[in-house]
Amino acid sequence: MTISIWRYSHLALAISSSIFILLASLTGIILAFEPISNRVQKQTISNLDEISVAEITTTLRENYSEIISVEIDKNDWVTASVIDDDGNNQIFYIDPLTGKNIGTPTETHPIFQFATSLHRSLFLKSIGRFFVGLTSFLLFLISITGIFLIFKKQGGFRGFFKPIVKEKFNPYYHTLFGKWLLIPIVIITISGVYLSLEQFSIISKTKIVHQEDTLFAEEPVLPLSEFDIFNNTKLSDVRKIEFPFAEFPDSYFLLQLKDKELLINQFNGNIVSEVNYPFTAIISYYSLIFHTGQASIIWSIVLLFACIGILFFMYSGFSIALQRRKSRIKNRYKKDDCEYVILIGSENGNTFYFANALHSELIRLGKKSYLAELNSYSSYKNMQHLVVMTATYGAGEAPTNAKKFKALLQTHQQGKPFDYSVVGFGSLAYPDFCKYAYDVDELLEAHPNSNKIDDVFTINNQSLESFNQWLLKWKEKENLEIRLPEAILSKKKRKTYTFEVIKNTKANKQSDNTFLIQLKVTLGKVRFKSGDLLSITSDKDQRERLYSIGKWDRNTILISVKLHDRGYVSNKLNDLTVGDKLTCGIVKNKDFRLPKKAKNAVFIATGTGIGPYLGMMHENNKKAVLQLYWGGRTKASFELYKKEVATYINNGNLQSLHLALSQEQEEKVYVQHLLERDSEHIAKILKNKGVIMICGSVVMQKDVTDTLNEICKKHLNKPLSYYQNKGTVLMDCY
Ligand SMILES: Cc1cc2nc3c(=O)[nH]c(=O)nc-3n(C[C@H](O)[C@H](O)[C@H](O)COP(=O)(O)O)c2cc1C
Repeated sequence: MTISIWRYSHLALAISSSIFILLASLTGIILAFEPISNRVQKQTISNLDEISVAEITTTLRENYSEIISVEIDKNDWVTASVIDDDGNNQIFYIDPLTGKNIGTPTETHPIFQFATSLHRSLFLKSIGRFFVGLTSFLLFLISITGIFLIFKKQGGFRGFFKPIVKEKFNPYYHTLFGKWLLIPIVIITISGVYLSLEQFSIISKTKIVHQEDTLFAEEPVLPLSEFDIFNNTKLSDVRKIEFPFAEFPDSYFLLQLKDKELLINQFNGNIVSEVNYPFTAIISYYSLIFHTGQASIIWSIVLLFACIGILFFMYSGFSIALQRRKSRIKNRYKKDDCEYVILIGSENGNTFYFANALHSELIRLGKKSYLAELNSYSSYKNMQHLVVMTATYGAGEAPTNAKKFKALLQTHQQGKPFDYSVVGFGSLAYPDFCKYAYDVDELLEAHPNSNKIDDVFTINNQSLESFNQWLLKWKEKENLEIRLPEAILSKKKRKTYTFEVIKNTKANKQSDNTFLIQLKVTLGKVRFKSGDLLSITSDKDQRERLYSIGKWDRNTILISVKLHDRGYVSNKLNDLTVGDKLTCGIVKNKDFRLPKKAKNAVFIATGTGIGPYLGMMHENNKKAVLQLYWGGRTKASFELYKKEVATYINNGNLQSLHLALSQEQEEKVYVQHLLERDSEHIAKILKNKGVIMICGSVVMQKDVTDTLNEICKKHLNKPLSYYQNKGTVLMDCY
């Protein structure tokens, strides 16, 4: 699989530095607690912004006979070093307002000492320090390559600020947390590198040299409280005050501030010398503060999250890479010997899974099949059937391993005519659903030797069910006894329960060949909610069919089924009578449940998509405001649900019903037209944290999401994906 330079560098850097990053993050997590715990056990009882140097020096002079220095550390704790009456040097924390001794500095807790040594040098002295500095630099590079990957994924620089569409757990949170933690991680790494360079004297620690005045003024003698510089300087700006060691005119106060250092005449408070710290000293100071989280409890918490985040990035990053590795291609036959050629366009490897399934199934049937990426398109001497399976990325663009396909198609000729079909893998959350698959289809259509055997078949969110539907269509056209490979089927074995039929309305009583079945679990306990799926596996082809559940009560399920002429399972269900038994599984579908807190919800469905909503309306005891938009062909199509829905309207479980009956008037009306009509109302619901749920056919889903996207952009200035990510637009389409 082609790996872009950014991805390759991102992964290579991560692998090469993983152990060190792991150690640095683990110890970083421990060390983040040091400033937090320091801040919690407060040693400063006064606000340093409100106390001047004049006040503290005067107070100390009143309380102690000899003072050496006062230091304010990064936790804002004030320590005084004094000589007591017995001539002993004492160091203790003071309350800067009263000068009173409020505690003795204690040793750092051993766990922090241990973590600090491991974090700084891995207990390996200089060598360790070198590796730690290098790791910090590598982590910085990983973050930078990560930024480019996000740009690439989100379709450019501006995309960085756009919401990320929810995909699988690892890629989604890797990107999301990457965005959030990018700045803290860059700060940690740059400051870490700086501190290391300083350690190795690559950046020198600058010494401050004062140009002292040679004329020492001893007059007039002013009290400390009248020194201008002392009065104008607050303790919050001070790092250290050194008191003069003797009452000589060439002995000064040394005042170290955050940005400069001053020598102050001890008699009159005149500034004898003032030196701004060089830039490197300021950077050094802030590097330490930013790297260690001292000085701010909020920043220490951010650092803590950044370290935990790094651990998560390691886990999720490596699992994404492993997932991609699974997409390696193994071919048994040479490309020119194969009659079947499967070409793949994939960014994250999921499409490989499906392509491999088809490839192995063809091989099992004794066919010569060749698997390749679109970017390795070439001439295939014996190709008779071409299948292109491709995802779409960016704004409807080709995935990385398919970018060269267009050019290659012009370069490599196929000697013999060939049939082709294109399967598009995409997500309806994107406005350009499967666009690249359509582009490939167009390119192939223009090919002189090609023969298109079917329209592009699109698969939303890697739906196995849809893939199977395509497989069934394709195998008929190709006249092959193909079936879903064992590898896919065995993955799906699930726990089953026995249900008893307690009601079946039968399809022949309804114009659209749809029917409702109520099933009650007979043995054991099974938990389910409206919106979950009932799984029925056909004893004929071992394929699983899924039906959206409407929950009737703790043990009873309602499903709405469309009878397909040649549908084995739907016919079997239609034939069931009250008392018959059926074995089914339950598939939790947490992404399609009415949130408990929802006060407002709009249900959108066509045909049997109403199934889960019947349960949700039935259970609406808290009387949330529910509105149903349903699409069908005629009035008769709604007959099956009419009585039930009327009950909900009467008892207040449903507030309004909007029917789009396409064939009841000259001009076709579909659900999306009703949504367009009520666009302001729909936007208001979304704005007020209401929920929109869509259930039914994929075709309807596409039209409805297009319309909702327009509504969101027009009335809320946000794309629909924003609400999908917030979990207020939920879909379950098939
Ligand atoms: C950043 C990003 C952009 C995407 N853009 C589109 C798109 O424009 N149109 C679309 O139909 N699907 C889009 N998708 C969905 C993917 O095409 C879909 O998830 C596909 O199954 C992924 O296959 P792969 O893992 O083989 O790359 C996008 C997914 C991501 C993560």
